[in-house]
Amino acid sequence: MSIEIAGVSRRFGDFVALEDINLSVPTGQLTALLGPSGGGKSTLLRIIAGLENADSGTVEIEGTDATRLPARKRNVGFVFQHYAAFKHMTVARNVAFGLEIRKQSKKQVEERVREMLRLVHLEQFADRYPAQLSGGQRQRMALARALAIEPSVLLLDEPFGALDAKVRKELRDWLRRLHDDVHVTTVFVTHDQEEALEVADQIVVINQGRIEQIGTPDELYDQPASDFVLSFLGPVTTLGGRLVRPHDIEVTTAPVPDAVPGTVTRWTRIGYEVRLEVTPVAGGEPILVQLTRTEALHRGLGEGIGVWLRESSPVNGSAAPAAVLA
Ligand SMILES: Nc1ncnc2c1ncn2[C@@H]1O[C@H](COP(=O)(O)OP(=O)(O)OP(=O)(O)O)[C@@H](O)[C@H]1O
Repeated sequence: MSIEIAGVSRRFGDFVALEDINLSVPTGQLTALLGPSGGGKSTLLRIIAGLENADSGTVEIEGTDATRLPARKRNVGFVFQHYAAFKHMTVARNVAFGLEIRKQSKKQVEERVREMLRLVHLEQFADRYPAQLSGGQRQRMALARALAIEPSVLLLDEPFGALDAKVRKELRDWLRRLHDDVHVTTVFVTHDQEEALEVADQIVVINQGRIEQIGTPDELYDQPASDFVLSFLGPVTTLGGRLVRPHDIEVTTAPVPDAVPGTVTRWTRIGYEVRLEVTPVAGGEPILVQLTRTEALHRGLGEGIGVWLRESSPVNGSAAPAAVLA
């Protein structure tokens, strides 16, 4: 394990930001700290980096007790949401900064900078100034600078948080590919479940200063440990008193055993997807259902149509068995 966190707690006055956190971060993997705002993700990352102290507990990095080591002695690379570049220095000099203060030869520094800029696809921008880069390019420069010192761990705090959705998505794919190339143990903070599910090897769900669940994206999605994890990983709705995912609901237009009868009261199409609101015959909150447009048309669904809903069995996934299709 690259990072071992044991019994870490942190208070700010009376407020408990982290309580008894125990976590192992595997070497060479990409681990996401995922959770709602204020849950304690950044505080935990800052404690790993040495930018914040824990009130109790220990942090081990690469087998060394780092609990009392200052940040500069931990050999970690750090990238924040709003990266503070040196505005008066070129991109190349920004990347070189951490190497120069480590007293490497000029030639070594130049070679390493070139290698890093190649890695983040910014070779042609070496002589520009940060203000002449786009937001996404600036974050890539920040990553190059963090990686230049060959850190044992790379810590990223919402590194793409300030960028627009399209650039975020591009950088997310790019980060995954970069990680597959360099395999540096990486911990990144995000409140975006899609980002975590898409990029991470391991996800740690943090809420109100505690770990709710640790697992692979598949484990979390398929076996959420709590209603909180289930609802944090995507939309949910209540069917027959249980929380379920709207796309795990089977819709039929003829009665089936154990199904909840209702009427389609709203139909919204978003691209290939159709979202239905079904008001139960027995009353209560509308139930949300997601299905593909093809499925919805095939079943003749539309506003005002009577339907029966039940949770699709995990074996069948969201596909209803042919026998119950109307
Ligand atoms: N220096 C501080 N002094 C007082 N309270 C703090 C301090 N730093 C963090 N907190 C509080 O601790 C809690 C956890 O903050 P933290 O930044 O770790 O959350 P987060 O999960 O990273 O949230 P976000 O996604 O909004 O950044 C918050 O309620 C925050 O207000």
